[in-house]
Amino acid sequence: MNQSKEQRILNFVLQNAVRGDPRSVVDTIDKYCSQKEWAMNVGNEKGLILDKTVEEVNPSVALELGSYCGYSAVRIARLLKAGARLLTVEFNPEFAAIARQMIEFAGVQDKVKLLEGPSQEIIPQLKKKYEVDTLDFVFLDHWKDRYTPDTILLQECNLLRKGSVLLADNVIFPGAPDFLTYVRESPHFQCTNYPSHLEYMQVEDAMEKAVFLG
Ligand SMILES: C[C@H](C[C@H]1O[C@@H](n2cnc3c(N)ncnc32)[C@H](O)[C@@H]1O)NC(=O)c1cc(-c2ccc(F)cc2)cc(O)c1O
Ligand SMILES: [Mg+2]
Repeated sequence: MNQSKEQRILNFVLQNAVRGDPRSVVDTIDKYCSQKEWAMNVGNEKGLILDKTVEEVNPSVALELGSYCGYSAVRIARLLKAGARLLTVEFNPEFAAIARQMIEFAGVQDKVKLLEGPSQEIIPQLKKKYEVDTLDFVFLDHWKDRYTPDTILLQECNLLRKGSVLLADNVIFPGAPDFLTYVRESPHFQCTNYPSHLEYMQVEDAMEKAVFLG
């Protein structure tokens, strides 16, 4: 049974990156996906926007929706202060298994907890089962038509506090038009758009930051 693309990406990292070095894992995935096989990691151009936002927020508790191979989980975790943690949600079992190995190889497993399942089921469990009070930072990178319902669900579950920062990938391509309308028209969010490009391509894309105002 031939390997999946995601398994090939992981194998390339295991053979070419430096164990315990998150930066080398991120750079090695980018090398593979720009030279050999395209994959839907956030990539380095949008990754720099992600880095700046994480550094600005300096979250104690962060949530990622859509782990895929673990690229952005490793990218976020490497910037977290001591004691801070990232919860990352992935519902595809094969991708979750790849992401766990990627996180482990990068040496950030003490900061990252991968929760396997659909975001709409996991989000309501965060307070009781995962001991979350409120979220300081949320990276939305899962199905683009889940961004809006999950943003509403986060509010309904009282997981956002004044100043919580949402950062959404792909708001131009593949696009999340309903999410843009929702956060930009809501009096509860202050939005900023960051034009960029689709990972590893010259296609226009953007990230949207939405700060919860309470
Ligand atoms: C959705 C995926 C990312 C992952 O999200 C998990 N997922 C989903 N829904 C849920 C849930 N409800 N709960 C938990 N996990 C969940 C999934 O299994 C994938 O692993 N991301 C994308 O589809 C994506 C696609 C493109 C893209 C760009 C150009 C093209 F021509 C084609 C595709 C670019 C990107 O930058 C993406 O991010
Ligand atoms: Mg994305």
